Amino acid sequence: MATFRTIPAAKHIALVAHDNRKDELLEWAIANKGALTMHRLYATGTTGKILEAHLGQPIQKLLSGPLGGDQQLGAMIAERKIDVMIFFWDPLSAQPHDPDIKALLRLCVVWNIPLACDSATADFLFTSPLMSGEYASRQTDFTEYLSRKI
Ligand SMILES: O=C(CO)COP(=O)(O)O
Repeated sequence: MATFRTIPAAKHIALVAHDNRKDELLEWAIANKGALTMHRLYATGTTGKILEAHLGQPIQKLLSGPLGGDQQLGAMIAERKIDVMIFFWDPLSAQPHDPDIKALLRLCVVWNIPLACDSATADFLFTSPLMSGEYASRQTDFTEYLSRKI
């Protein structure tokens, strides 16, 4: 049975991009600069530095992805500290920290976090009326799962 978690209008948004897609994320973020100012932003190290310089909005920067930034974001998702994930991962190049990337994407699904991996999906997310208002997110309830384990 699902439970619901009310996510307030100002959301905690994580922004991450691999090197080959940083320009794409930057372009998207600049186009959505006004909307982003309504939210609290988090990012992996290098992505955060680039975005902060162009958006003029404070961004809480975690470690760089290959040094543990993806895992830090994964932990924040599990602690219900991230509401939305914008992750422009690179589908055409191998990454040294591939297990961390998979783990982060997996946790987004486990915790039912809206996840945009391209600008088209990010546009849909940001033009959704749910984005600018209160949103009752269906939250995964692990009670039954845990009771089956013991
Ligand atoms: O590697 C990343 C995500 O997997 C992104 O890390 P940076 O933002 O530090 O480049």
